[in-house]
Amino acid sequence: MPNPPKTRRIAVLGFRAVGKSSLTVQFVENHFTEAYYPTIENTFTKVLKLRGQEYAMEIIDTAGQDEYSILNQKHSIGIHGYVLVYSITSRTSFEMVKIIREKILNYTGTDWVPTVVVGNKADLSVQRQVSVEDATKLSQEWNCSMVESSAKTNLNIQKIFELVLQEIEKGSAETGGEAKQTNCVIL
Ligand SMILES: Nc1nc2c(ncn2[C@@H]2O[C@H](COP(=O)(O)OP(=O)(O)OP(=O)(O)O)[C@@H](O)[C@H]2O)c(=O)[nH]1
Repeated sequence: MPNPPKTRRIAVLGFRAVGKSSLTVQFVENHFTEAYYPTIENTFTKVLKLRGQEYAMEIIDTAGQDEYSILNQKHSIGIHGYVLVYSITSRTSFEMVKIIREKILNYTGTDWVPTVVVGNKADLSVQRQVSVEDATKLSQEWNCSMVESSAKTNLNIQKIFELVLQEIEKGSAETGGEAKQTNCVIL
């Protein structure tokens, strides 16, 4: 008998216009659009099979964050894993990933959450402002995964979501069983 699907809630966070919606839509619906429509919030679902296990993924595509945005509690309570997106063409968006992670850790009162750092717009390498080395260093510091992607060319898009599921499993292995839910809020 196959295992029943595991439900996993994933939040996609990052600065404005880094491609959060584009990579989510490419993953779920397999298309890309050049047009830019700022997101308020959208939830997508997709079932992904990884190493014989089915995962029912609920993906929350959030509004672009800046340093003044307040982390919505919907983006930390009941979330199993985080996709933190920057654009390789924007140093500002890379710095924003650090601020967002800090907010998540403050909010959840933990020192680690399952995370994938994503350098999107890898097709625009002539405009690169963030090196692979800098992003790799950051992900090693955070003990999390990192990948460069392009929603436009569909480079590593499925990989992002496989990695976040693996990070969640890593977290649940540490806690010995079910995925660690980041629902412990210190007031
Ligand atoms: N060249 C290139 N353009 C991209 C890529 N991903 C997204 N874009 C473009 O970047 C712009 C912003 O993309 P969105 O997916 O709306 O970005 P977002 O992060 O969801 O934006 P907010 O909703 O404002 O936070 C759009 O014009 C996209 O077509 C990519 O991988 N390569």
